[in-house]
Amino acid sequence: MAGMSKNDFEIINRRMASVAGHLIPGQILTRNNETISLSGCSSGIDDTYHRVHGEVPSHIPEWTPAVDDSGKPFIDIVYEKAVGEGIAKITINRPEKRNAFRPQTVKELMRAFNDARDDNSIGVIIFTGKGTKAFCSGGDQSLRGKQGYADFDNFGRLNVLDLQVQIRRLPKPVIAMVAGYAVGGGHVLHMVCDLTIAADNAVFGQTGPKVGSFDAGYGASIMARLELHKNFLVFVCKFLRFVIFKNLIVGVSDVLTTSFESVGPKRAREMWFMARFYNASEAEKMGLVNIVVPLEKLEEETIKWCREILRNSPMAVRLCKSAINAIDDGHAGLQQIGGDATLLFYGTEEGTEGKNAYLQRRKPDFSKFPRLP
Ligand SMILES: CC(C)(COP(=O)(O)OP(=O)(O)OC[C@H]1O[C@@H](n2cnc3c(N)ncnc32)[C@H](O)[C@@H]1OP(=O)(O)O)[C@@H](O)C(=O)NCCC(=O)NCCSC(=O)CCC(=O)c1ccccc1C(=O)O
Repeated sequence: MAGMSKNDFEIINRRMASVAGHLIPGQILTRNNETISLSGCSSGIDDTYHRVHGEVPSHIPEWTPAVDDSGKPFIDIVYEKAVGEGIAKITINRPEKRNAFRPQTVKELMRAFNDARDDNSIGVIIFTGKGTKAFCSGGDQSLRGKQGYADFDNFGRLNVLDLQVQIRRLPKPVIAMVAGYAVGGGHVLHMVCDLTIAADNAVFGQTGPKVGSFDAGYGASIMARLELHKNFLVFVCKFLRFVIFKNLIVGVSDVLTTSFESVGPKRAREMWFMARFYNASEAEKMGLVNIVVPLEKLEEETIKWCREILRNSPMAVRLCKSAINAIDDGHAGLQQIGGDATLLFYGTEEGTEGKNAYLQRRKPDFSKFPRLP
């Protein structure tokens, strides 16, 4: 561009790479079979934030078994917390059944998620399946009766729906860590999690129509709306770089090869009507998962994501979760984000003045609080 020196170009290039780096911080990613290594966004980035915070630690956490206050043992799941870190891990432990869930499994999962929600020291929850063959293969078909799934009780139930709602509304991030099959009701479970980190051996799909079942709730609606908006921002950065540098070859190919990851209604219909399976890279292209990593790196990468989230403001992260869900969740979404607003307000002097005035049987003095524009 006229009037700009080579140095100016380098500065702009560095700044744009840095902006892109903040969109996908500190990572060299495999996305859609291409390695995205935005200069300046690798973990060696030398900006103030990285100088202050340093690298995200990658050591293996020390896991300790966790219990809830019912005192009952867990049979179908393993519930653990990382010592000294805000991470809980909940694992379906029926590998011989490809981690299919029965009512007992769902009840235990709900107890563990409830405990992790109530534990102030926990900031992120990993949800996974035992072994490398399956995250979860859905409802245990051998226990399916006319009213749903029945194990020790005589009556059937469809209680996984309650678990889905619990994960969706849980005010902390839940990360699905998927190795092997995530199919049927197991596929729905990974979709309702906030993030999905997939191993390269992961397989995704709905099987319902093959076995006379379907999930017309979250299983249909959330799938149709899944997309990774983040890629759009990377696209904008690449496009700007093209506009500024007039690098036609790189610019045009960048623009053409940047995909907008989205399942959308058409793909959702395909997944449900055909009940096909998709490998990890296909799932990534569709925006079903956040990242695909080699199987042997799955837990390491997931822990890194947890630690990166845990560096950030818990309240900000909480509000981001409820804000992102709000529009799709209707009244329930508004209730969640509205509740967060009340929670924050209770911590203010203004909120406290109202309560104190009531308890002290006096008029509240709200005059000292600004009526902000
Ligand atoms: C997952 C597979 C593709 C894995 O294949 P493979 O590696 O070859 O292993 P297999 O030899 O098939 O399986 C090993 C072993 O596990 C048993 N098993 C696997 N999955 C299940 C299952 N879902 N239920 C019961 N048992 C299972 C299998 O029988 C073998 O046992 P052996 O004793 O060794 O023979 C493959 O296993 C597979 O396709 N599995 C079935 C996937 C499936 O169709 N799942 C059910 C979909 S429907 C569903 O999940 C209901 C969802 C639901 O719960 C729901 C929905 C909507 C409203 C409410 C509800 C609700 O609350 O219930």
